[in-house]
Amino acid sequence: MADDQHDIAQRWQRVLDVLSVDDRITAPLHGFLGLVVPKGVMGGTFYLEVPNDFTAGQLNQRMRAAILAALAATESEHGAHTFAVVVNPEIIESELEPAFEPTTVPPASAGQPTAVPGAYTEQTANVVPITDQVLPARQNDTRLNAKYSFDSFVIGQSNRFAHAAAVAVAEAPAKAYNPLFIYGESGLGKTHLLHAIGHYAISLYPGIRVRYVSSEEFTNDFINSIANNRGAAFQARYRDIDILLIDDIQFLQNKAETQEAFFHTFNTLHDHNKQVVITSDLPPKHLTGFEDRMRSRFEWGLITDVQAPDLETRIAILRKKAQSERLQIPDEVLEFIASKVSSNIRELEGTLIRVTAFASLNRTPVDMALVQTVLKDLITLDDDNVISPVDIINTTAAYFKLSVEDLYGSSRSQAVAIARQIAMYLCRELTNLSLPKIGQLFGNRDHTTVMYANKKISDLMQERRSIYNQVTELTSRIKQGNR
Ligand SMILES: Nc1ncnc2c1ncn2[C@@H]1O[C@H](COP(=O)(O)OP(=O)(O)OP(=O)(O)O)[C@@H](O)[C@H]1O
Repeated sequence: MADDQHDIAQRWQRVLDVLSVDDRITAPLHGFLGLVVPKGVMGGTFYLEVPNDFTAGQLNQRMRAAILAALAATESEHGAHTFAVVVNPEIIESELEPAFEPTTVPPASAGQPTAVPGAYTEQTANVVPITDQVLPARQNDTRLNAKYSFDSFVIGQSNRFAHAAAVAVAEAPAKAYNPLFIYGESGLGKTHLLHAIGHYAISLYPGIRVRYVSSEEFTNDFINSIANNRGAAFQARYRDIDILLIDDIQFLQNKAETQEAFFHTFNTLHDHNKQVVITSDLPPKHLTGFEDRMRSRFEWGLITDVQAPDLETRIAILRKKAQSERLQIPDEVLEFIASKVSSNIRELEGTLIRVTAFASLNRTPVDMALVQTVLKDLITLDDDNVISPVDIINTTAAYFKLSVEDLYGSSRSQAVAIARQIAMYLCRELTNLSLPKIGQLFGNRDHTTVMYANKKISDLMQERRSIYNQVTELTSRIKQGNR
């Protein structure tokens, strides 16, 4: 099966190579091709998975002739002569990363920073040759989000040390600090740093095995492995790696058996000189519900925190975000937003999305008058006024005249699905809950479903006035109810 997947990836790559020199495929169309995950060939049909209907439409309509021609050119008479597109909104982003090249592992010294000459020599020797068997699993298993890189991370007083430690760990895994423990309140960039370590390490040491996991996923994975008698596969997944990035460790509080599994994983990795990076909302010594031996291990390496960013850093974060989304926003507007939303970067980004959505719906430039109108509706709460997901779900259900069960349930009717996605979006923006936790709340859905809902609603807010209005109206009702 693994061989098949590798073979399929290579066959699809040959099709892409032909398409890359086809004049009919313009730059935006190449963008859509980048969203395709090739799944397999059956009965002469190449099955392709894409994340949404729009991309499916682009493939089926605008690119059909070119793709068929490319298939004819690359797949001989026994291969695929046609293709079928399947929409799967839950494609995870790491699946969409460029195909991993099995032959690109360079000599240990090539392309490495001089600060860490040959740091990965023996380890890379251990992981190569990269066999076909491990390749597809590896490619999907890093679970890294392309958005969260060091390039997109703004350094300020509040996170300078954590950033420097993260870079050092990526440059010299298991040599600088092991474990690296990063703590801080919600929405201050811990997850971003974890992913950035993964990306940077992979760019420095092609072939290095990185795995990002939230503690909730680790727990679920552990429980499933027991239920399905697949303990060996679980161990392999978490121990045959070079860097383990584990997010929100506080979630393991009071889960004795999962902690035990993590304890062994940690020891194995540490003993074999593999890097572990951990994030948490509290420093090790304040983490209750953990055994002392666990807490003391967290203190073996380096402990660093991330704090709430100061005004300058908040402005810089907004500026970077605006640049990466190619938005033209005057400095005074960025400064105004940064002065109004101070504690949480996720909420800061959410506010920018709303401002640009409002401008794009009204086809007006973003200026001070506009930003004041938009922010008027966004009452900011004191730190003591914490919004609970129950408030969000109840208010959303009432607003759409649905029952709470509808939002938790599995109905796929358009109206219920959108209401559910809006509720997920608001849970993400207005609470401290992680993606897996929100997924759990909504009838045990996967965290990728929440990620998808989040992206879909932020996109729809720019395109459909009704959605923008609903999200704005709901936010103010939820916040009013909390005052
Ligand atoms: N310094 C920064 N520069 C640019 N973007 C940032 C920075 N810090 C945080 N962000 C952005 O803010 C959002 C929230 O950050 P992130 O998810 O990493 O927070 P977190 O500390 O892991 O929160 P939680 O504990 O809730 O998981 C992300 O979109 C992230 O990209």
